[in-house]
Amino acid sequence: MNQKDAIYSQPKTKVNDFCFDEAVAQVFPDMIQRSVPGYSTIIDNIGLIAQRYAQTNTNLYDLGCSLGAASLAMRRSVKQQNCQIIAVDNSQAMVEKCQLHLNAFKSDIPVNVICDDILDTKIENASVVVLNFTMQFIPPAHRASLIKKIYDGMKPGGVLILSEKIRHENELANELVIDLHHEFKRNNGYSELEISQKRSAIENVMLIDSVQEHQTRLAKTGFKNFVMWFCCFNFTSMLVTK
Ligand SMILES: Nc1ncnc2c1ncn2[C@@H]1O[C@H](C[S@+](CC[C@H]([NH3+])C(=O)[O-])CC(=O)[O-])[C@@H](O)[C@H]1O
Ligand SMILES: O=C(O)C(=O)Cc1ccccc1
Repeated sequence: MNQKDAIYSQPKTKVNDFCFDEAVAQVFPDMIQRSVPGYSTIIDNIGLIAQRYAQTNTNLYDLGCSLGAASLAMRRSVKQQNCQIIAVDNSQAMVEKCQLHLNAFKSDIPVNVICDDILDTKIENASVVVLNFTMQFIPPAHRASLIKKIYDGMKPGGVLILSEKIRHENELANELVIDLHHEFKRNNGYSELEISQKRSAIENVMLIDSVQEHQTRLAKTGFKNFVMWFCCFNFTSMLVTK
């Protein structure tokens, strides 16, 4: 059963850096649903986009898969023959639960769940690559080489779906979207204490870029046809093709 996220509900003398440990993995579906505006819409539409771009005899990657929501959506939607989904996460707790989730449903499309750092994962023969709120946890110095490695491992005509929390370059607009996001969390039952302790926990480990920074990095790598296909407050999902 889905457990309620109460990780930051009690005052902490010291708020440690956020990490994807067993406690987070246990409450993750509730945490992400109540924290990310449009999460379910994004997951459903990752299925729809994958259905359009998947090519027969290729790999579909879900990088930073957590409990495998994007893999499940792709597995439900993709109709092309002989595709394989490769789901990667470096949190042992997430990978174990992801495997259980996937085992609970039947499908013709195999999903290979791997516990690995996506910076070390080989990307090859890919028609669809998903980074659904994962790049924001990758140290900024490694982001360009990760995007290049993905590009090099993709088939022409393939798609990269990149969902990220973003920073607005206009300071007032940035303050507004952060404020609206906090209101969204309050409306979903998080207290002021939970909101502020979580904010402290993520500030050193989740370093976010602006849309312009993402777009420039993707274009420099060679990706084409940048589309921001979803945006709500400071949460967005973009796609590019090779
Ligand atoms: N270097 C890394 N290598 C592998 N995994 C990593 C790395 N860094 C972080 N992760 C993993 O990336 C995931 C980010 S959550 C993704 C949600 C999911 N995509 C979803 O569609 O539900 C987003 C969020 O919680 O905001 C976590 O499971 C980390 O362990
Ligand atoms: O909760 C937040 O404030 C976020 O920015 C989203 C989030 C969701 C799950 C893990 C880390 C951050």
